[in-house]
Amino acid sequence: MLKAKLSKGPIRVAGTMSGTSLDGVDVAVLETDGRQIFGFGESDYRPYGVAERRVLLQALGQWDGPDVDRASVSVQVAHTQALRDFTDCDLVGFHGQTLAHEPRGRGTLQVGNGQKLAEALNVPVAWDFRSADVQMGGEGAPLAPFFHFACAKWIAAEAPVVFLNLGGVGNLTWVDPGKSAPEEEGALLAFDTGPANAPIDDLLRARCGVSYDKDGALARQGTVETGALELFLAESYFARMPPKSLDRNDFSEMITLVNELSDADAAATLTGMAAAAVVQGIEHCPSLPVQVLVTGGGRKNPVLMEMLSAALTCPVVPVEAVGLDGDMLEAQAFAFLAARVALGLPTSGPSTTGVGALVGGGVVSYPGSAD
Ligand SMILES: Nc1ncnc2c1ncn2[C@@H]1O[C@H](COP(=O)(O)OP(=O)(O)OP(=O)(O)O)[C@@H](O)[C@H]1O
Ligand SMILES: CC(=O)N[C@H]1[C@@H]2OC[C@@H](O2)[C@@H](O)[C@@H]1O[C@H](C)C(=O)O
Repeated sequence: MLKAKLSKGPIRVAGTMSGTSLDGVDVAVLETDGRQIFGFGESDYRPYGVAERRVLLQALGQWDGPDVDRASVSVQVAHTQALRDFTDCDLVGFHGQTLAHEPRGRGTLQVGNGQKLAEALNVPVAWDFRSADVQMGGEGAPLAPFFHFACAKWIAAEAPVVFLNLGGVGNLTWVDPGKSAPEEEGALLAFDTGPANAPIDDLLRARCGVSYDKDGALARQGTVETGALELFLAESYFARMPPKSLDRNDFSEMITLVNELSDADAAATLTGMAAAAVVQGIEHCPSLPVQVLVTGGGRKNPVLMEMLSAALTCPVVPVEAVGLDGDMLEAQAFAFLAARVALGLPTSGPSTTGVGALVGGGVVSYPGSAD
């Protein structure tokens, strides 16, 4: 029925994202037929409480066991609550929470059960977006690129643009809007650029007892320590050809590079590292974009944005400059991908995750179809 409805035109899909910052669940409605954006609907944010966040942090990096089970319950409860006012949608795209990501090792783990969510909401749920890609040899991330292609069409871009997501981890998508579909060769190049806000958040939490460097206020008072920055950039990850992806804590030891620095210099240096990782990433793109369109919480950090603008020769602007919503772009991406999963369309390919061929990841669970 869902497929039949989709074949006639756009449907209303509620996408969710619970990102590496572990701050909460974003929900956003997208009107789409899985190929194009027809419109953006309402959105909401359901923060994790202190205890829930502690449970998630405790489980981070684990693959199974009681901590993972507890995290899974928290994620399930939070999403059921977050989606309570969205049950009039035709479909839900449920990313879940990544606890561990090791594409060339043990795989990728997003907790939360789509079948249970479908039962609780009485709405079909597309979920488990990353496993198939990893099983076929891909990175399993990033997955927003096929949506970024649709965004580039929506904003009527005429030359290559980059969508840059500055979340806990940074990722970018270079898009050639001259191509007709994201599957087309040369349409996309995507990869994780490196750590973005996660190390800054970890530093502020450890040293100042706050969860992030609001408006870059602490970094603004400090100076980037170039020796530490150079050591960071010597990491082999930056020279590796994309596609490539990261786990939240893959660079967690970088905090030791700033151990001896004052709070302000440490914050400035970690912010400089986040910016430098992006600059390295842009060098891997097939051409210099006409604009870098920034989404995710990092776009609200003026120090990080100024560092990027100073280092890049093209304009660096928040996605709001082209009429998009930088707080909800990832949730909208999983709404878009959900529609593609329902239609059996690919959600990733060689230029976005390094997988050998186009892959349609994800499954759709329907209410009432549990074993
Ligand atoms: N005003 C601000 N000043 C500085 N930093 C900010 C501001 N607002 C948000 N941030 C940063 O953005 C982070 C949240 O970003 P976001 O919600 O995009 O992450 P996420 O979606 O969890 O991550 P990911 O995209 O890696 O999954 C916060 O943890 C904080 O570091
Ligand atoms: C494994 C995983 O959950 N990766 C996330 C994370 O957060 C940012 C970056 O690392 C990106 O690769 C991905 O999320 C976005 C939404 C993506 O898949 O496009």
